[in-house]
Amino acid sequence: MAKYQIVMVRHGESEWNKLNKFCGWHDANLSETGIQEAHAAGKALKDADFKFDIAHTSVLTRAQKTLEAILQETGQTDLPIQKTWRLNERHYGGLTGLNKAETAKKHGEAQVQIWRRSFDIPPPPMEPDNPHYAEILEDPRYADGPSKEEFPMFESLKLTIARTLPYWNDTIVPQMKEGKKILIAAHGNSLRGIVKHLDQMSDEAIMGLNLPTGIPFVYELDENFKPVVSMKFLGDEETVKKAIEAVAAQGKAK
Ligand SMILES: O=C(O)[C@@H](COP(=O)(O)O)OP(=O)(O)O
Repeated sequence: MAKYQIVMVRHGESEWNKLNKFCGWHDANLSETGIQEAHAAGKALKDADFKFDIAHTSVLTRAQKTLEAILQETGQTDLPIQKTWRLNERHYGGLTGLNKAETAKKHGEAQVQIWRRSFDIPPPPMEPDNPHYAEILEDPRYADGPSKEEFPMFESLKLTIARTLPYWNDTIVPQMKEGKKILIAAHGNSLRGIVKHLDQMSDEAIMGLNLPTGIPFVYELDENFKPVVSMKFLGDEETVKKAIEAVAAQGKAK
């Protein structure tokens, strides 16, 4: 029997999703389409009568703006919001700012698939000559963490999970135990990490999972936090399928 319910959503399309660039910790804004997706996500949640007690998001604008639009639609703009770098997108290292299709042309689609979806093979590190190096490292939003030692220069999914899961276990799970209804607005890969954990997916199985932008999904969990209902999208099957396929295709050479 389900005891807990939690809703998660990947932010709406960002300007860099639109340009098909590896984004990671670069702070891209939402595109026009992304803003619309975020409002549509909010409407879908309102139509399904979802109300929340607290929301969690990353420190990146695209996730926060998505959350704002959703809460406008559900009429909960005063909801308490906790922001943490632990829900940030994975750090895409030296790939940050590169076009995914051009990178596939240069290094091959198989290599890009490894960089995008392998569990533990990280992208190359971000070097100081990367145009986004200082912008990310010196961003005042990271003044309270991660520490200098923790600050990533690249992340595989495995490394992303290593910093996201403590937040899930130490902050989100205790709130669920208190009976709080929770919404998480985050990113393709920080959420893939949580999904892998919840569904106990193998390192191979998670490689096949792509999350669409701006479509909320629901988990229902039993008293041991094992899924009774897994990743139920609030959207019609065909739309969700197409959106997932579009994300998977971003790494194809054009
Ligand atoms: O960093 C990025 O480019 C995308 C994910 O890219 P892929 O792993 O799907 O290539 O992150 P998001 O748009 O969810 O913040």
